[in-house]
Amino acid sequence: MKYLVDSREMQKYDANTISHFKVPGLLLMERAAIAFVEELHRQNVDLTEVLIVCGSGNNGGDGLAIARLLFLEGHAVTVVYAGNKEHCSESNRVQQDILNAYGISIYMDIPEKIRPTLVIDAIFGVGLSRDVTGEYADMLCRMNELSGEKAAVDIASGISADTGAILGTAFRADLTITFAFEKLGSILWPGNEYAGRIIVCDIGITKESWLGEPPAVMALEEKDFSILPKRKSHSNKGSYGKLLLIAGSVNMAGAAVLSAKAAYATGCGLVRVLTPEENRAILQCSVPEAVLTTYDKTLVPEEPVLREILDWADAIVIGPGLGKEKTSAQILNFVLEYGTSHENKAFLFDADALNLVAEQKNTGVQGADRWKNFKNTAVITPHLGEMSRLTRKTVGEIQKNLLQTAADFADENQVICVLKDEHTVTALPDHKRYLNLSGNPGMATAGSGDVLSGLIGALMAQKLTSYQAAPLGVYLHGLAGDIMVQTTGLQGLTASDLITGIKKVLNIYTQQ
Ligand SMILES: NC(=O)C1=CN([C@@H]2O[C@H](COP(=O)(O)OP(=O)(O)OC[C@H]3O[C@@H](n4cnc5c(N)ncnc54)[C@H](O)[C@@H]3O)[C@@H](O)[C@H]2O)[C@@H](O)CC1
Ligand SMILES: Nc1ncnc2c1ncn2[C@@H]1O[C@H](COP(=O)(O)OP(=O)(O)O)[C@@H](O)[C@H]1O
Ligand SMILES: [K+]
Repeated sequence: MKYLVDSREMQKYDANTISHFKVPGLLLMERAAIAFVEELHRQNVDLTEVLIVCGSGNNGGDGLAIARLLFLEGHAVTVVYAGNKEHCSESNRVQQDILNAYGISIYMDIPEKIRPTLVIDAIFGVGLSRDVTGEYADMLCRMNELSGEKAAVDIASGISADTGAILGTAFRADLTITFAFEKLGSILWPGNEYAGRIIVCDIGITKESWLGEPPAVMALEEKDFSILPKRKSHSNKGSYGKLLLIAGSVNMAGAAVLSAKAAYATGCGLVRVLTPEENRAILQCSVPEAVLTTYDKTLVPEEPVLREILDWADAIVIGPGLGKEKTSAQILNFVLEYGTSHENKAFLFDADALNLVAEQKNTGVQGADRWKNFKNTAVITPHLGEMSRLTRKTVGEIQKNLLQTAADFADENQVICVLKDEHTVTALPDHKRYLNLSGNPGMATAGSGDVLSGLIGALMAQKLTSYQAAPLGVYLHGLAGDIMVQTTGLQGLTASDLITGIKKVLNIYTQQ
């Protein structure tokens, strides 16, 4: 598990290290500067002509210390100060004094004819608190236009460490060398487009500095696959869970096929699909392993039939390609009602199930979101459009506040909210949040969400809790894309490839 921090958390952990553990701030700054310079060497950055622009806070202090270390190594370094030298942090003042003592000039503007091989941005770090305007904005624009590689100290100046938003203007880095923990703003869009490659350096601010208050946002890593269900030699199909997939409508059989295949690829013992009769032939040809229960598209299945198949299942996924017909809505309502009194079943709502709930909620239908009353916390997997319908916020608003939107929805609805995007957020109603770091733009292709719902459903059927299955499923789904893209390329990656990818990833990580 990795932890990602926002500005408040990072500043608190800095302060805890200094005040609680008595580590001098200047020592941390020196470690940051040494780590930064060492990383430049490791990355083979061309240090022939370095320009470094420093602000008046501790990010600028880091920059001044970096300038000194590079100067002492014999590199040509031009130091520029952005801001008022007098109104600076204490450590920044000390670093200015050291530079003065070494006779290193500090300029107040970027020299006209400079052609740097490296531009280092140390104007703002996690202390950026408002929009960048005026001289600072001009300086950042000019830095972006200069020749040479661009490296940011801790985070690209102008990017909000909390949301990744561009506050006015921002430095566009090729490389960000960050300290202690990755900053959320360097990962969330659009901040990630300004960060370049991110390297995290240890400077002695560790988990100890949390003083019992860990960061709210986590990211899974390969070692977190240790909880994946393993195959036992003494077992049968009943040992690996039963998944009911309520999916597909007329002309939308593919969603059910992809979801069912993904569930089998994830190791589910038995998958039953409830779908309109028209999909029988295609499903039986495409996924012969699946058991079918079909219904007349104009008639809801009899209540005892619905009850029986729901009773049969360990986990229920409803929504992929479901359509928004009256029958679909009636089946959904039955499932929502059933869920309120069956705590031993796991539920996932996706795609049209979410659109139907949103429609009903927005037209004032009482109990449209009965998942609030489920004893076993339900999972929902909206993409941005579905989330927009559920929350009545615009896609733009949601994108600006991806983490917060998912977290608020999870809290208010007592569901696990998997808000799908480039970096999918999984927000749990116990205030934990995961930001997914696997996956690639090749996955922006029809059907990849259907694969995800089948995958998570299969993990839940195999008795991972919903709290475990949702973030782990998202991570596995992304890695399936990453493993396949190496051979398909970004354009060629399809949802069907993801199913092969799931098998490959599981083959690697469940053998260890
Ligand atoms: N002692 C510590 O706490 C450590 C801090 N470190 C560095 O210090 C950084 C954080 O330092 P600070 O908390 O001093 O904050 P920053 O150096 O990021 O920026 C704060 C300064 O910028 C000003 N400012 C903020 N937004 C502005 C805007 N839009 N326009 C103009 N001025 C603006 C503030 O008034 C303040 O003077 C980290 O990112 C990291 O690089 C590291 O040296 C490690 C140790
Ligand atoms: N640029 C991207 N980078 C990483 N993952 C992506 C990207 N675009 C989409 N995805 C992933 O692909 C899936 C798309 O889901 P969805 O939009 O529901 O697809 P569909 O409705 O076609 O099945 C989500 O899991 C999402 O996180
Ligand atoms: K910076």
